[in-house]
Amino acid sequence: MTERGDVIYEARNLSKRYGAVVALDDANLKLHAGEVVGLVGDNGAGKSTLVKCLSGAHAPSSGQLLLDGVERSWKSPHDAIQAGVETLYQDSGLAPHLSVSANVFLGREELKPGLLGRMGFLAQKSMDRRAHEDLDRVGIAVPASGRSVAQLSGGQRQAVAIGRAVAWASRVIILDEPTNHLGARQAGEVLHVVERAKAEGLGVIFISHTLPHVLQVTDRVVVLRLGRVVKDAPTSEFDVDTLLGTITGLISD
Ligand SMILES: Nc1ncnc2c1ncn2[C@@H]1O[C@H](COP(=O)(O)OP(=O)(O)OP(=O)(O)O)[C@@H](O)[C@H]1O
Repeated sequence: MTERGDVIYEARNLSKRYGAVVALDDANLKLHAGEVVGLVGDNGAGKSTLVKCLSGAHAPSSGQLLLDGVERSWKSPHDAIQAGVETLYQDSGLAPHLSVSANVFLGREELKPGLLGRMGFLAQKSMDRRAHEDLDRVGIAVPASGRSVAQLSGGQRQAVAIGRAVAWASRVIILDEPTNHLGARQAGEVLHVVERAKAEGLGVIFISHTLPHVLQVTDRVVVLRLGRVVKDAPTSEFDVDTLLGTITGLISD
């Protein structure tokens, strides 16, 4: 059983090359239970590359990933998800024509035991109820889980996507630009969900270009520049200006 403050997920000397491009260069990152780590950097700094390695979408060229101290090598994102590492990408991956609850369970639909054993059918009522409970648990009030996602506002849609990811994550949740394109109130709701995830003891990696959001919700900030981790420090050591200076290199490491 992991205690709050234990290292849950760790990247050791992680590098990723795409042909001649070194997108990630010997990066180290530690994530503790109940901690939110901000991952920031300019365009092309290597954030997405690191996220893809952490989420199982790409295999690192070298280095190690350790979940609960055990070295892991993901064969696919599904592999990482099975181990409790959920990732929410910028395009949230919701199916707009499906209902909220169908989206919460997308790819992991509950099957009712059918007469023919394996030939189950979707347990709709129980899915609706559980979707509602899961979203409620992470602080998201969606009017009706039977409503289709296309009928929700952009902010509500993002809230459902993040709620789904938080509800399913058991160890780690990686949020790539979760407040992008959201208004102030909706962004506030998303940040609130991040706080709920943290309170539940998950480790959260929060990637964003919106520095005030990073400063508001994270405990620690990791700054990437040209594929390298140039700073890893408590959030309390930064304000918007010093963080921006560190990202751009105007403030030396
Ligand atoms: N599939 C790929 N093939 C070749 N080069 C790539 C590939 N993916 C990323 N890169 C390169 O790796 C470097 C890091 O890119 P990455 O997308 O990780 O940066 P980022 O910090 O996420 O940027 P942004 O904030 O713009 O999304 C860049 O130079 C990019 O051009």
